[in-house]
Amino acid sequence: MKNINILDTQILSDNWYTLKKVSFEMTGIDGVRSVLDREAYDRGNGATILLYNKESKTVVLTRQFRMPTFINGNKTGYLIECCAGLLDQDNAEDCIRRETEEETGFRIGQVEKVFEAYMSPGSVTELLYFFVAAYTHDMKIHDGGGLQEENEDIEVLELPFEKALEMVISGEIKDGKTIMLLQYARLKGLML
Ligand SMILES: Nc1nc2c(ncn2[C@@H]2O[C@H](COP(=O)(O)OP(=O)(O)O[C@H]3O[C@H](CO)[C@@H](O)[C@H](O)[C@@H]3O)[C@@H](O)[C@H]2O)c(=O)[nH]1
Ligand SMILES: [Mg+2]
Repeated sequence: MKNINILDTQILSDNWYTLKKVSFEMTGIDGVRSVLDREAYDRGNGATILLYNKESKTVVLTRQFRMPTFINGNKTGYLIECCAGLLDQDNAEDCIRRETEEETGFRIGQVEKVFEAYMSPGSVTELLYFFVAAYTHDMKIHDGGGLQEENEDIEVLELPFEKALEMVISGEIKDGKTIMLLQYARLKGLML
């Protein structure tokens, strides 16, 4: 008998993304077999990137309105984040190049995948692919800001790396993926 046996998947909401209720049978750590229901919000997978410049010791981040944070304690609703986007049909590397160009205006060269992570595994299916890439000002081809047709309204920020790390401690940066990439950059000495 398989440990996990999916019995039924119900779509509770299929509006912008999909909320599913999955009924399944599983054997717990104690050896007892039971039937459980769990909800899972499926918005596909995503990719994110830290753009960094060793010479100027700066990083490129974005600032945008995030409604879910506004209804959960974030007074302005704006969040400072690494550039990121959903995968659509393309692979993670193509996705992050496209998103970087749309959101920040930088047409980057080589990107390096550094790790992947489930960001909210109790409720969201998404697997996020993490990248870093060097940037220089001659890679800037437009202002960035995101796609008009998707109502993206993104401000591009270039900050000293040390300042960004301080902003994690002060609470001005509160986005998980961004904190992970800034700490990765520090751990690996990307700016040295
Ligand atoms: N109309 C409408 N638009 C929506 C809705 N939910 C999201 N959108 C819009 O859909 C677009 C998706 O933009 P992307 O750049 O592809 O994705 P993202 O929201 O930046 O996602 C990235 O960050 C997330 C949060 O950290 C990550 O979860 C995700 O993996 C990815 O990295 C955004 O403009 C967003 O406002 C909705 O319910 N209705
Ligand atoms: Mg985005």
